[in-house]
Amino acid sequence: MAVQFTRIAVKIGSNVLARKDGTLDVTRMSALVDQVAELRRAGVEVILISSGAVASGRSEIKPSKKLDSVDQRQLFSAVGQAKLINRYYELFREHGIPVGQVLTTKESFGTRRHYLNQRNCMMVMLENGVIPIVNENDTISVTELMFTDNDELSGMIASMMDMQALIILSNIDGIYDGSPSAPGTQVIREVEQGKDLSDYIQTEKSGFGRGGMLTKTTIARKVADEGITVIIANGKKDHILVDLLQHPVETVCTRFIPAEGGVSSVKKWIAHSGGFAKGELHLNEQAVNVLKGQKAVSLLPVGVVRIEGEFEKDDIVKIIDHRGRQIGVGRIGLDSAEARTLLGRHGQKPMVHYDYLYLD
Ligand SMILES: Nc1ncnc2c1ncn2[C@@H]1O[C@H](COP(=O)(O)OP(=O)(O)O)[C@@H](O)[C@H]1O
Ligand SMILES: N[C@@H](CCC(=O)OP(=O)(O)O)C(=O)O
Repeated sequence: MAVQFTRIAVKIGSNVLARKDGTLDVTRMSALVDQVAELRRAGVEVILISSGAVASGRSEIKPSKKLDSVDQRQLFSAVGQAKLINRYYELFREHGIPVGQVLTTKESFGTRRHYLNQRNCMMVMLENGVIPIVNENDTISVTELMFTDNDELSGMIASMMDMQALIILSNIDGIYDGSPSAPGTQVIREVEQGKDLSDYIQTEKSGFGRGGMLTKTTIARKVADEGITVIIANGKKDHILVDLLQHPVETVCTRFIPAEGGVSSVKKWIAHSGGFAKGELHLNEQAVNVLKGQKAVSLLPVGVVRIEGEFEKDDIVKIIDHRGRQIGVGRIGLDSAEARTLLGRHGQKPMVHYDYLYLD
């Protein structure tokens, strides 16, 4: 079988795996596993990011008293994740393919050391023919430190593992150019770089999902800007995964065109680290214009007018423009005390070196 990619991350959304009544759709799961196995036989390396823990636990447990949303998530996911991974294990075993569970939290992407540790774990799994099945560790993730949803997690994994493509499977054929249920609306087949889709996205979410189409779009854009093709497609359609790779033109989906050239691995990490920023660098207009220009430049103290927060050398900081909007993130080359002494000064070493600067 001739396929378009040989290294892919596949995100399977809650809605793909849950039936209308919230129970786990094992038939759908089995069909997806068969396709992943087929791709593996064709030489494609696959990482799965699978939701469905909460959905599958919900149908197993009837709590004796009313639980708040955190308790519910912790209880259902603890039970549901065990059930989910057990199903995957059994289904892949029929194909002779070993799988491994990777449960992670947003904090585990916070430092470069943790990030590389996770990366190494999945590298060694792939090298040994094991398919990583990743999910958020919902039992210990608390609200403020959670991924927006598994779309965000899948973007971070695809980026961290240098995948060629991220396929986000949901319960819809792609992004529609209006409300998906309105007559005459169509799936947007290709999204070029820089195209704004916010007018098309409705805030409604499907039954069991967490983030909705807006997070999918934001993540897809960011990941495509790193040189990775992102595809949003309908995981409930038979043979969808194989079709996407074998018949990319004919198969209905939304495809985000990747930036050419890609970016370095450190930059990819920085790009997804905004949530861990310890401080802010506020720039003057001239510095903003220089950074946004065609040439790759480092951020010098002369363009920084104000510093917020306390940080150490090598921490992540937000880059804020002269209008107060965040325009990127970077890894700072000095601590906040030293940085404050250099504010606005000419002829100093960069605060953020170009290699560690990521602009939105
Ligand atoms: N323009 C749009 N095109 C497609 N889907 C949209 C659009 N706007 C909102 N949606 C909604 O986004 C839902 C998919 O997101 P989500 O509920 O998070 O799914 P998942 O659980 O697969 O991540 C769709 O079922 C649809 O209701
Ligand atoms: N970690 C959760 C997934 C929650 C979630 O964000 O799901 P999705 O809407 O599919 O992105 C679970 O397994 O239930």
